Amino acid sequence: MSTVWGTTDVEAAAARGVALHVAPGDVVTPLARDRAHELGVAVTSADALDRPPATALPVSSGTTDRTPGTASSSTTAGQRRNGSDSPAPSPATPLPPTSVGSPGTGGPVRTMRPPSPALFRRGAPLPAGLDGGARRTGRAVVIGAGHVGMITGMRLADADVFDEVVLVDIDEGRAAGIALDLQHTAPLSDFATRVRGVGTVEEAGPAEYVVITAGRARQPGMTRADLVSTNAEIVGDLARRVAATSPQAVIIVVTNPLDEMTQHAWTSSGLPSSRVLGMAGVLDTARFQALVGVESSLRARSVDAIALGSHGEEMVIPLSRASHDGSSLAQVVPPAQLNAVVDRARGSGAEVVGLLRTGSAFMAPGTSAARMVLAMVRDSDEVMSAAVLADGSYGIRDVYVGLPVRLGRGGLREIVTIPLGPEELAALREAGERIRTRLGAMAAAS
Ligand SMILES: NC(=O)c1ccc[n+]([C@@H]2O[C@H](COP(=O)([O-])OP(=O)(O)OC[C@H]3O[C@@H](n4cnc5c(N)ncnc54)[C@H](O)[C@@H]3O)[C@@H](O)[C@H]2O)c1
Ligand SMILES: O=C(O)C[C@H](O)C(=O)O
Repeated sequence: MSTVWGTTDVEAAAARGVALHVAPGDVVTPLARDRAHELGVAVTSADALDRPPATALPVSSGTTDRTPGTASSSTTAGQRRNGSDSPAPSPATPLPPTSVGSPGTGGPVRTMRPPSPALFRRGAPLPAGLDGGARRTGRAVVIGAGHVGMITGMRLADADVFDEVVLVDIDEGRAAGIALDLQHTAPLSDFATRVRGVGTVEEAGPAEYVVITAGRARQPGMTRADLVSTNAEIVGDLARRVAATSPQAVIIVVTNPLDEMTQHAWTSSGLPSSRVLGMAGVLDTARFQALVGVESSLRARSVDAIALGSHGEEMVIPLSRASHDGSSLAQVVPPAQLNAVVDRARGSGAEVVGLLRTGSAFMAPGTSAARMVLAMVRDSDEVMSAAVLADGSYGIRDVYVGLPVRLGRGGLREIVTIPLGPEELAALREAGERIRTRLGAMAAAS
């Protein structure tokens, strides 16, 4: 006969400082699992697969391989790579305990704790002064505590959704200093996330989301492509180490040249393509929206648009899809002005580099990278642009390129097919081909 294990069993195990051993076929209630995670009680079973739920990311099933011409409105992301199943990922490693009382990370039982989500769901009264609504879980790691990494880390900490945000930089002092400085903003921004700064991926520990911003930024007179050899070495090494440390993680690449570095991180990591994504489209879309706002009386956020293709010359902003308040944007903003805004958005990275005179943009890029992570951790259903491995949708296959996607907790949920005009579609396909060519040159040079 199977046993049902509840929260009182978990709390008793916590009080005794032991794991909860369950037999095969036993039932551990969802509330008990939550409570086990909060109290750091390991739930062990004969097959050793029972673990606290919050560190086990669901990974979408399906395949990235699709036959052109069979497109429906969306396709499911998957774990298959180059036509064959990638090795089954090992179960997520629970986060090691952190310092006292960090909720959900296995600290000792204390009398004053943030309210348990399990108890909260059961309607238990909340201690006065404690934050009853937030549910923080897991760890996000940002590699590269430079300009972009710093802003990404700040946005992730501010969101107050992770137990811990860890900054990693080869310059360990920089990572530690920025982490401490950021932690000091906790009362100002009202977050309970712990922030840590370390020198290596391994010291950061297993994470659900890893943002790679490490690498060189361009200077005036350089193209993003000029960064390729230096950054490929850095990104390849980091991607391999991330996969070893966090086999369940979703990697979000920011380092330039973006499309090539994302594909490189995918091949180097060996992770399923659904868990290696590139950030550029969110930024390029935001730039277009912001610049339309500057050029017109429209509020930037009310402009509905999406930037696809490459993060560079082959950026495609389909004006046939751009709208405001249900009307085509071309009816609200004169087409010549709109075309000028598209060109300016495409060149915005270089425009900022020229103004800064040292380094490149970081406010909007860091915010955009965090936006992708937050869309995943919150399981938001919004459609956004990300560099993903094309699966035949839009007639593009087996190359990373900016496409409309839905993201979920486990990474890419689906590539969304939106109707494009013939020229827009051709430009998107051309972007895919140009990126493929550059990847070929990169492989030949290595
Ligand atoms: N995808 C995009 O839209 C986008 C936007 C902005 C910047 N970027 C790119 O992001 C990258 C970072 O830009 P930035 O402005 O933050 O540069 P930055 O120089 O301010 O920061 C880079 C950081 O990476 C660290 N680093 C280098 N090698 C490392 C390693 N092996 N391990 C850990 N840390 C390492 C450096 O010490 C530095 O602190 C650049 O390649 C830039 O071109 C991309
Ligand atoms: O332009 C750069 O070099 C950095 C980044 O890609 C950007 O678009 O700001």
